[in-house]
Amino acid sequence: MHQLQALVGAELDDDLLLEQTGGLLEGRLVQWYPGHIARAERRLKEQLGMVDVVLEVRDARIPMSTCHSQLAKWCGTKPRLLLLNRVDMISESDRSAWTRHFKQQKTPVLWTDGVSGLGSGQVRKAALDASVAINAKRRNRGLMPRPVRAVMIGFPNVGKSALINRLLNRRVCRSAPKPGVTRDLRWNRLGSDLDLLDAPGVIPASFTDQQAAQRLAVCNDIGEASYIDSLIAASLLDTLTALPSARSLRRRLAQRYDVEFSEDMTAEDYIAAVAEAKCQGEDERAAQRMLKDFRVGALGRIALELPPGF
Ligand SMILES: Nc1nc2c(ncn2[C@@H]2O[C@H](COP(=O)(O)OP(=O)(O)OP(=O)(O)O)[C@@H](O)[C@H]2O)c(=O)[nH]1
Repeated sequence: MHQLQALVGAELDDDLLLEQTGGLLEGRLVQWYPGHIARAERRLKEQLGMVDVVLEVRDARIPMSTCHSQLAKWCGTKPRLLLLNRVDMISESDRSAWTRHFKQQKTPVLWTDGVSGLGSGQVRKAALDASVAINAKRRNRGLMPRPVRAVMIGFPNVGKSALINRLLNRRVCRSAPKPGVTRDLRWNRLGSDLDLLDAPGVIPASFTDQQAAQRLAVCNDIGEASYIDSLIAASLLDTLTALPSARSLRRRLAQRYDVEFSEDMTAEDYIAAVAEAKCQGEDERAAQRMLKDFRVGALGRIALELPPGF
C-alpha cells in the first residue's frame, strides 16, 4: 500500500490552503492545520442548518470514498437525497450492482451526469416533492409557503456546480476539472419553488482512510499538491487489477500504451515500462498520462469501487 503524501511544503499561502480544503484533509494535515479544518466543518454545519433538503453528491466511480461519514448524523431527520454523479463514467453493470446495493439498503439514489444533464429533471422533482411536505407543515403553523431550500453537498470536484448549472439550465456556478473551485456559498433560485445552495467541496476532518484518500486523488477529487503522481498512478493500477474485470482492463492498458501488463509485473514495474516505451524513461510523466487517461475516460467506463461482496 502506498502512503499518500500529506502536504510537505511549508510555504502554504491562503490560496493553496483553500485549494486544499478541497484538498487532502488526511490525518497528518488535520493535525497541522486544525483551525482550518475546524472552520470548514463549522461552515458545513451552518449550511445544513439553513436548508430543508440536503442533496448529497458522490462520485459514481467511488461512492464509498466520497461518502461523508458525519453527514447522516448532522442531517438528523432532514430529508437527504443521494445523487451519484458521473454516471457516464461507469459501466452499465457497475451501475446495476450499485443500484441493487442501495435498493437493499433502502437508500433512494438518483443517477446524474452533470455534463449532459441526465437525471437533473428527477433531482428537481425529488427536491420539489420534499417542499410539499415542508410547506404543508408551514401552513399548519399559520406560515406562508416559501421556496424549498436545498444544498448540494459533497467532496471537491464531484460535480456539484455542474449539476446546479444543469438544473438551472444556465451557467451560474464555476465548474472546472480540478478540486476546490467553489469557494463561496451561493444561493440560486430555480423557478419559484426551489432555492439551491452551492457549497465548497468538503472532506471530513476525521478522514484518515489511506485507501479512500488515494482513490480521491486518482479521481482528481483532491488538490494535486497533496500527492506524488507515480504513487497515485500505482494505486490506480493496483485497484484496476483487483477488479472483477481485471483481465480485460490489462488488455485495454496494453492496447493503449503498447506495453503488456503481465500478471507478474507490479504496478511500479508497469509504470516504469510505459515510461521507458513512451516517456523517455520518466516515470512521473507516464504516471500523469495514465491518471489523465483514467480521468477523461480513455481507459473505459470504470467504477473503482463496487458494493461489498460483489
Ligand atoms: N464526465 C463527467 N464530468 C463531469 C460530470 N459532472 C461534472 N463533471 C466535470 O467535472 C469537473 C468538476 O465539476 P464541478 O461541478 O466543478 O465540481 P464541484 O463538485 O462543484 O467542485 P468543487 O468546486 O471543488 O467543490 C468539471 O470539469 C465538470 O465539467 C459528470 O457527470 N460526468
